Amino acid sequence: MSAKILDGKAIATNIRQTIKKRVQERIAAGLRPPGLAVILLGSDPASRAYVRNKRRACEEVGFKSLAYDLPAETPQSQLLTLIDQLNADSTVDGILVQLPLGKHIDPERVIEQIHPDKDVDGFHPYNIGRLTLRLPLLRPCTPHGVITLLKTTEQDLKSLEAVVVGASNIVGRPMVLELLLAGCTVTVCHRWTRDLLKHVSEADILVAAAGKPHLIKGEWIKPGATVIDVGFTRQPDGTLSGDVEFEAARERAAWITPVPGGVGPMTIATLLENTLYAAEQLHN
Ligand SMILES: Nc1nc2c(c(=O)[nH]1)N[C@@H](CN(C=O)c1ccc(C(=O)N[C@@H](CCC(=O)O)C(=O)O)cc1)CN2
Repeated sequence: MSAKILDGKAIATNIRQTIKKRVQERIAAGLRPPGLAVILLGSDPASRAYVRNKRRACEEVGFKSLAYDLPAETPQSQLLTLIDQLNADSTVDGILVQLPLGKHIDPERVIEQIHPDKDVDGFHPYNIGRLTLRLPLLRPCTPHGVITLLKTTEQDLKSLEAVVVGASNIVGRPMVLELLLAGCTVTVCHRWTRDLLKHVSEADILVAAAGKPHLIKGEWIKPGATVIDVGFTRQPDGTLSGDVEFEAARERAAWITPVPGGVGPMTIATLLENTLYAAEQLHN
């Protein structure tokens, strides 16, 4: 068997086109465009590239894009003041602080300063709490983007065994909540998990989000599984590696995401969806 490819790039392009049309309709109706403020501290090349892509995506769909590029050593107090100003700005629907931040900044404190209605990353404890209680509003972009990808396979997700590898606040933990909401039986594996192979080999849906290149061996994959690779480690030769041995896994899986071109583009498409949702449902 050779798995079908879950083409995140193509699916994300369709989502972006739909959002662009919706923005045009808003403008024609005399409404303002959704506004997204993206804050970047420092000059880490990967963060700069992600932020550049987010701003480009915003402009392409017709959102108002507000860019704040601050020095790496910006004090936390100054960052919190900027967030307060953006919280009070009625043309701003979404506020995003690119992670990771420098060691002198407490990311949890920064995230909590963002008004939950403008937390388009979906990381605020209020939004995570709502997702936990089956009352989602703004949902973390990568995990929700994965659910959008899974829905395109037209499988009934209910009762499937889902295994999430990695328990980060950005991906693993909210991914567990999303899969639970979708009706899966969910197992989460992390650095203290004793028998990773055992859990992975039982997964109907595997979400690999450990950030460890090729941690998941192709022969571990259950035949017919859906394999979602959230890993993207830049190798010294400039190529990107996922957490899964792609070629070997592809021989066993029914569906698989490539790296790049799988989950990554869905993260940005979902950010746009969240910003439009905030403008239409939370700030009208
Ligand atoms: N505030 C946030 N910070 C971070 C998040 C986040 O969701 N919110 N997630 C990651 C990085 N990230 C978005 O910020 C992100 C990572 C990767 C991609 C992506 O499109 N990847 C491409 C490959 C791109 C490349 O060549 O490097 C792909 O997989 O096809 C988008 C967004 C950490 N920080």
